[in-house]
Amino acid sequence: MQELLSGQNLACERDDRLLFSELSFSLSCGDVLQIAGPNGTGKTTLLRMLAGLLPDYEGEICFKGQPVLEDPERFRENLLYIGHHPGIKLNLTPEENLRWYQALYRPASAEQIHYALARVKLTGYEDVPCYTLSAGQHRRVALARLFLHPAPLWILDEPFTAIDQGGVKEIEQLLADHARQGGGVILTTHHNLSLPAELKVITLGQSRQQKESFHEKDSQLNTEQVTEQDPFTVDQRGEHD
Ligand SMILES: Nc1ncnc2c1ncn2[C@@H]1O[C@H](COP(=O)(O)OP(=O)(O)OP(=O)(O)O)[C@@H](O)[C@H]1O
Repeated sequence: MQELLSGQNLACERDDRLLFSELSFSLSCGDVLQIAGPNGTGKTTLLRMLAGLLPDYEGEICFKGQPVLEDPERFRENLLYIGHHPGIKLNLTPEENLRWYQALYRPASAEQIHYALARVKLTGYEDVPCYTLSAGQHRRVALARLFLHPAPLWILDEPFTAIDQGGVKEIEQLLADHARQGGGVILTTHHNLSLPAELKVITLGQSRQQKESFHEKDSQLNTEQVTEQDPFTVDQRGEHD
């Protein structure tokens, strides 16, 4: 399978605290990669780094073999990033939010937007202000972009937050379908993923011993091609074992 995204010897410090270092991985078409680990270990930071939103890091990130810094425009065209917060404007309706998002990337027709909102179960809510919607519905507005942006690479930070059980199952299926069709997904979640596709995992903030026992417990996980050389545990003071 063709390689979509790779990271080589990635390292990141925040406020003089080392979050991770010597982190390397390879994501191929068809892969789903979960970034796991306890709160504060750098999962969101890593995703933002991979999405090109955090320029201050060490190492190299390549998209289809080309360093993303050489052609950031090409990389952005191939990426759909949905962050930790829904990132919607509360005074706008779901339809207006999506029209605004799409105008930045790939303008969508009203029909396409209504289809996307229907897929996330927001039919009937297209034209109400988002401040009248629930937290889970806010997240659904953000996730509707998955049906509008045909990017091969999806980077999703906590996509299941506030989503009900049925919705979680549907999104899991959507991720698996995207991978089966040749896309790639990198996500963080504290949710216990149940995917028909194989899952790769990078665990941040765990000692080697902890990390190995985690993977033994989840023996279905395929960690091939994922290496966090010299893994360590970060504590609140930023020291490591
Ligand atoms: N803008 C920032 N400036 C300084 N430090 C930051 C900044 N953003 C995050 N950090 C620090 O980096 C560390 C990692 O944060 P990050 O949000 O990546 O963790 P996380 O693993 O995603 O956590 P969680 O599971 O709670 O979402 C935290 O200690 C946080 O305080």
